[in-house]
Parts: sequence; structure tokens; C-alpha cells
Amino acid sequence: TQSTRPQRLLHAVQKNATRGDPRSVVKAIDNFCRQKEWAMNVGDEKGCILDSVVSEVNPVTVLELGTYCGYSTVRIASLLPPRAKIITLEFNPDYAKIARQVIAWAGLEDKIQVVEGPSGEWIPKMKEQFGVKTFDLVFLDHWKDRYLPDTKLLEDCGLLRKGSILLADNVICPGTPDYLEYVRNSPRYKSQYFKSHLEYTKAEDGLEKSVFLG
Ligand SMILES: CCNc1ncnc2c1ncn2[C@@H]1O[C@H](/C=C/CNC(=O)c2cc(-c3ccc(F)cc3)cc(O)c2O)[C@@H](O)[C@H]1O
Ligand SMILES: [Mg+2]
Repeated sequence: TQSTRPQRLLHAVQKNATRGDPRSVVKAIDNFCRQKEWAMNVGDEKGCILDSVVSEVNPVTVLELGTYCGYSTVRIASLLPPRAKIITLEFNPDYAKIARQVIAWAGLEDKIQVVEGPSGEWIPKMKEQFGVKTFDLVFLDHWKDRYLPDTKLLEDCGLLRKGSILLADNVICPGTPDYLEYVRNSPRYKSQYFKSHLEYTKAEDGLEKSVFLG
């Protein structure tokens, strides 16, 4: 039977990356997406901005919305201090399966928890199920019309503290207009746009970094 793009991306990792070397996994995916098949990973250009924000925040608890194949999950986890953890939510079981194998190839299983299911169901359970108090960093990269409702849900569930950072992919392309309007106009956030390009293309895109002010 015909393989899927995520399956072909995983095979490219297993063929070209070194087991236990997260950066070689990131490189292998970027090469696959540039040379063979485009895929919706945050990519190498926006990935450098992601790296700098992660390094600056030095988070102990991270939440990622939308794992897909685990590219940004691995990229973030490779920069986390020893006891830090990332919980990543993915509701497509086929994608979750691929992501777990990409994460295993990178040797980052101990830092990453892939949780299968929709963010709307799991965010309210974070405290009771995973012993999370608040998140230091949230990376939003799932359905673009869910960024705003899930941000409000995170606020309502008390999962953000003064200084928590929201980093959102694709605020220009495909775009998240309602989310942008909210974080840029709400008195509860200090927002900053990092201009870049849509992964593996010349189209404009960017990341929006928003600090929750409490
Ligand atoms: C129902 C909301 N809750 C969710 N909870 C858990 N996982 C979710 C959820 N939504 C979506 N997901 C998962 O996140 C991923 C979805 C990501 C959506 N991303 C995009 O559409 C996207 C799209 C583009 C893009 C840009 C230009 C194009 F021409 C074509 C595509 C670029 C990107 O960087 C993107 O992130 C999938 O793995 C999906 O199964
Ligand atoms: Mg994206």
C-alpha cells in the first residue's frame, strides 16, 4: 500500500540521522522537506527563532499544541535543561505514532510526553493528570482557528503564570487573525512579532511571542 508523507519523513530520519543525535534528526527532516517533499514543520529558519526563545526562557515545563511528526518537539527538547519536560498534544493517532518514532530516534523519550487527543479535552486535565502547575512556555502550531480558544482555555485553567511565554507559529501564513488581535490588544499580554518565512519557501510568515502579564 502507498506510504504517507509522515511515513516517508520518518524513513528519511532513520536513513540519514544518527540515533541519539537530536540535531541530526532536525537536519534530516529539513533536508527531506527541502529536497524531496514539503511538510508543515516549523522548519530551519523559524526554527532558529524558536531555538533562541527556548534558550532565553530556559523553561522547565513546556506545552506544545500540535505535534505532527515531532520536528519542533525534538528541536525544543534538545535545548531543555536536564529535568525539564515537554508535553505535546496530538489528536491524529497516525501522526502521534510517527512522532513517537522520530522522538525515539532522537533519544528524547525521557523529556517528551506525547499525549494523544484534542487540546480542548486535555488542557483542563493537565493539573490532575500530569501534575502540571503552570507552563513556562507554550508553542502553538495546531489548527490555526484553535489558537485563540485554547489560549483562553489555558488562562481559565490557571495554567499560565506571570511571565509565561506563548510562541505561535504561522501568524501570517496560513494566519491566525483572531489570535493576533487578542494577544496584541489584550492588556494581559506583551506581544512581539518575529518576521521570517514560511518553512522551506520564500513566502512571508512569522512567529508571535507573547508574555502573559498575569
Ligand atoms: C482540534 C484542536 N485541537 C488539537 N489537539 C491536538 N492536535 C491537534 C489539534 N488540532 C490540530 N492538531 C494536530 O496538529 C497538527 C496540525 C497543524 C496545523 N498546521 C497547519 O495547518 C500549517 C499549515 C501550513 C501551511 C502554510 C501554507 C500552505 F500553503 C499550506 C500549509 C504551515 C504550517 O506551519 C502549519 O502549521 C496536526 O498534526 C493535527 O493532527
Ligand atoms: Mg506551523
